[in-house]
Amino acid sequence: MDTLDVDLGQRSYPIHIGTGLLSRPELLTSIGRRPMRLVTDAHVAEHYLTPVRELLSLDDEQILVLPAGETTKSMATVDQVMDWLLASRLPRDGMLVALGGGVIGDLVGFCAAIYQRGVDFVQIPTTLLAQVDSSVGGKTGVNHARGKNMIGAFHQPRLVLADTGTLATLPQREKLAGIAEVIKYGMLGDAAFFAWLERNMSALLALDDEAVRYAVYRSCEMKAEIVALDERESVDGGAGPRALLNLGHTFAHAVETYTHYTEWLHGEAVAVGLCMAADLSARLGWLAGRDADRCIALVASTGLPTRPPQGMRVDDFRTLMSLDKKVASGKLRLILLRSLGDAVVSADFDSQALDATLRHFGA
Ligand SMILES: NC(=O)c1ccc[n+]([C@@H]2O[C@H](COP(=O)([O-])OP(=O)(O)OC[C@H]3O[C@@H](n4cnc5c(N)ncnc54)[C@H](O)[C@@H]3O)[C@@H](O)[C@H]2O)c1
Ligand SMILES: O=C(O)C(=O)C[C@@H](O)[C@H](O)[C@H](O)COP(=O)(O)O
Ligand SMILES: [Zn+2]
Repeated sequence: MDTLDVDLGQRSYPIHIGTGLLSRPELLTSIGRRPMRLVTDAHVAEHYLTPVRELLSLDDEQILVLPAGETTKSMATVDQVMDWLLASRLPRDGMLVALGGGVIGDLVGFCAAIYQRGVDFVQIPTTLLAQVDSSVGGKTGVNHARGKNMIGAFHQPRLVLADTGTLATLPQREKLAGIAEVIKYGMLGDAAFFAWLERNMSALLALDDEAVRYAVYRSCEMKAEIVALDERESVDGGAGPRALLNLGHTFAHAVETYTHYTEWLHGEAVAVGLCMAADLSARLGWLAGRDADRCIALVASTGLPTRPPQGMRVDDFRTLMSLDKKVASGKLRLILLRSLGDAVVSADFDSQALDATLRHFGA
């Protein structure tokens, strides 16, 4: 097992990564014995509720199983969870546990942030995407019909337990969705990791133990470092280190909102967003054309999409991108690449180049 720390002073917490962690109760001793409630989804419950119920010594009344899928990440579900927590009288010194992918992690984290003005929570991520990204860093929240992740709060977990053995049951499409965020880390901050991904993608796709462990570890290491520098994406007025984790996401969120959070997985939309960000960076003359090609080729080599949904028009992108949370003083800010492994937040790009990218990818 590997352990990384997210260094946030009093709010610091460990990320445990390895196989067989769901049967190691000693990893949870730091959170103490206290009233607990666990929230998961129906797919995850089928595979992992039994071991986790045993791990945490939970009764049925302490467990809520929600429908799986992105539409569960909504204010309607928050209301349902609040009602359940109040009815079951979880006290303020209690603890919520999120068992599942990013949908459950973001939703439960947000519920923990607002229930009685904040209770502790633990992340037990079971998708690749959640293990490399969403379970770490404390961005929690839900979607709104008008925009992705538009309602939320920063609320750090007390502990992350990433059992990479759970990935064995992950459907192929979900595995690929997680790989998109892994590619993001290489593109934004580590050219050597990007090259490692080029060499080891088939091992990663085959869920080779060593490859998965390294990909999860390196992704969490990069995210933990960035979060420690800029916990609330507030450094430099939102143009600091944490914004870099949004590489490709302005395009991705437009795709997800356009498709009403039903057809496209977050990771699939991120894959397209990464390709669009690479294309734009090359059009601006910042990223070498051959490196933009490498980014798009790596995404394509996995089977992830490299183009937006059919019928999504340039104007759909423009309208939805203008709602992005990184817009400041009415100006769109994008994460772009100066070179492979070197991302920058910029509002200072030629808008004609963005138009050309949108025309190249849009309908
Ligand atoms: N907070 C953050 O920093 C952050 C970062 C990245 C993404 N996100 C959010 O994460 C969400 C996407 O998360 P996701 O990709 O994990 O999707 P998800 O939570 O919907 O999980 C994907 C699917 O896999 C199933 N599943 C989960 N674990 C499984 C397992 N081990 N075996 C079999 N099936 C399993 C789930 O039931 C679901 O059907 C999006 O809402 C995105 O916005 C948040
Ligand atoms: O942790 C972050 O910071 C990220 O931006 C990680 C992203 O992968 C993730 O999709 C996040 O939820 C996006 O946040 P948002 O602030 O753009 O809604
Ligand atoms: Zn993301």
